[in-house]
Amino acid sequence: MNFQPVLDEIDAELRPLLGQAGTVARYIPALARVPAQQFGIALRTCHGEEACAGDAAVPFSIQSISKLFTLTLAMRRMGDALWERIGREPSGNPFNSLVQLENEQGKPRNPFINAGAIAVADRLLSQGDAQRDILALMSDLAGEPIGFDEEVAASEAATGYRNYALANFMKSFGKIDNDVTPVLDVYFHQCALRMTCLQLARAAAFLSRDGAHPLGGQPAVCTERQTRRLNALMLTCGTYDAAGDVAFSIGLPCKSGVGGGIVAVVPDHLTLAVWSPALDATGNSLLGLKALELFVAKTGLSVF
Ligand SMILES: NC(=O)CC[C@H](N)C(=O)O
Repeated sequence: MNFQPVLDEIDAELRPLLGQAGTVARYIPALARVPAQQFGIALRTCHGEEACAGDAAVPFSIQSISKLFTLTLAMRRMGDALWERIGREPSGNPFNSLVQLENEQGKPRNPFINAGAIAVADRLLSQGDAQRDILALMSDLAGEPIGFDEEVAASEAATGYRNYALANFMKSFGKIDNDVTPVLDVYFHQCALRMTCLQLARAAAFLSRDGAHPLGGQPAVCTERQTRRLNALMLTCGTYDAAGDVAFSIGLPCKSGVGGGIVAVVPDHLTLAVWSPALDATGNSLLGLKALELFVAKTGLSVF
């Protein structure tokens, strides 16, 4: 199937809606000043064909989409031992909520809420230079150098009061092994990864290839079983507390970030990345979700 006309149509349908609804994340200046009137979409099929439209080559802050890749690293390194510290249930609460952690003795509900990703960062830090390992993974998957936006990382650290609270709270339950400061330094840097839609569609392509390297390189990124689990977690927990609605209206495993990006997977077919900075009330990209809905409607591709 030639996907280029499909992406061009989606771009043409959504462009007139740019700037009409939603709000750009405002909690740090580097995100608040991103012009809202941008939309990009890119895909890579499991056979390596690519298509893109709109602002697919504009780099943005991938924010919580990074949680998908740090989880991949941790699953690959630790196998099932990872799940002693982190659950696999949707939280039904905002991504930075503290309330469940106390009832559940500092064990985060899933790896895609902030508490879960901070716990994953702690695991990665116990095993080496986590920031270097993250950059190495992202650059290897995307096939070109990927970097951190140091301004975003510094602002995340300067304003990340809730994330400090989450990390300290977990530490008080003995669920974080390292000092809180270096763990959060990893977390703030992963949030500050800067990538384009095309780079993200490539980097996540192993999810549509049963774990095989996106660019055909060796070794595989993870096993087929781990890939199924990553996709399952994306479907149930990847879009914060909108995951049920997203499964209902789009029906694809997705992981979103407050920078306005969303990665979506059609297993055994392709990976999509969409970006538009204006967010809805749940913190997901408004036009990004709309684009995915249109893509599924136009192609009939869905996991259901
Ligand atoms: N959901 C997100 O993309 C949140 C990331 C943001 N940096 C935070 O930690 O709050």
